[in-house]
Amino acid sequence: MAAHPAAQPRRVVEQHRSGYLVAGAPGEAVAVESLPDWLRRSGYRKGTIAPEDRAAVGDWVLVEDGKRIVAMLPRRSAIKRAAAGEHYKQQLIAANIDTVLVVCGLDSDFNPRRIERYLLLVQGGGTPVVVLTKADHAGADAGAARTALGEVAALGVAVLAVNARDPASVAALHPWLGTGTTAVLVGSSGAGKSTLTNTLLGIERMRTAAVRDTDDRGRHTTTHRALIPLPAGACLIDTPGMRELKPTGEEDLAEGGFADIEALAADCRFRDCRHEQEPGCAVRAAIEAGTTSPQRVANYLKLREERDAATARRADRLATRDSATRSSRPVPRHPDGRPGRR
Ligand SMILES: Nc1nc2c(ncn2[C@@H]2O[C@H](COP(=O)(O)OP(=O)(O)OP(=O)(O)O)[C@@H](O)[C@H]2O)c(=O)[nH]1
Ligand SMILES: [Zn+2]
Repeated sequence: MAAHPAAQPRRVVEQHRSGYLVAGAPGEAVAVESLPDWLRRSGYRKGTIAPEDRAAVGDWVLVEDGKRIVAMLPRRSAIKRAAAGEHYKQQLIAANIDTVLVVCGLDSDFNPRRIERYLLLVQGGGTPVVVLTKADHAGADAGAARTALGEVAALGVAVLAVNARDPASVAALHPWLGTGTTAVLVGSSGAGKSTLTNTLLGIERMRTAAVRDTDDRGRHTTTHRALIPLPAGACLIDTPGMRELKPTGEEDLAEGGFADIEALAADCRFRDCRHEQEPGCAVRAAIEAGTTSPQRVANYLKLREERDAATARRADRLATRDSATRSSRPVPRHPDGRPGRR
């Protein structure tokens, strides 16, 4: 900030191909451009801006003359994913998030394995809270769902059952949506994310909807803002990228909701135990003792494989990039796929 005394801090509320919309206050949205690399002042990551280093929704940036981003401020947290495509590439979906609401319905769509997957992929993006919607549905069994998520809950992740259409019920989320906090919603299609958003927005959203019906298209776009201030005080980020998360290869299974299984695995006789047929496997012993569910372990192994594949893709990409710029320097690949881990 000292390097740009004339610039103002602004928050990115929407990202486009050509630039950004930023806000200095709730409801504000000003179109700004990002400085091309060659125009940036020295010291600002000159010429080395990786896609994941560009500003994303939720980032704080410095804006000069009210129209140009001249710097990005350090972020507290981020949700990333691997982009689809031939080459490994990371995409930053949202930044500076405090709460991740992992939404899943208490209907036939209820799936603890999918919840575990989301918990792993949003890691590093803030405090996760599992929100089970449709608690009002006939046949919804919040107790059974909580039992199914017992291992997740035991790790300290809050699990709430709500009727997403009922403001009184949704108020249970308020402790995670205080003034100054930022939340994101993840969950499969039909889980109730839009319903939850509408209920959290309450009267304000209804007013917007009314405007949208009678007004020109210019105002219409306000309803698509990716970062929305909520009456409860928090900002809610809802971007399409959030709907399809893919491992970046940097996920840590212990940090991402599998600390219990990783702790068990530490007691296996073989350090590289695959928890299949090996003797002295502590994970299988826990399954046999009934203290760990076999489905959860299977999901852990599946996600670990997916993570490792992404790690390998990432290492290949870095090696290619490296040999393109310098003489080839081998990129160390860990047997486990994770640098710094056994
Ligand atoms: N009764 C009841 N219905 C709900 C609840 N939550 C969501 N629904 C209904 O479930 C359907 C899907 O909800 P949406 O909010 O559209 O789901 P979504 O997660 O936004 O889905 P996508 O936009 O496809 O990602 C809608 O018909 C909602 O009215 C709930 O807690 N109770
Ligand atoms: Zn084992």
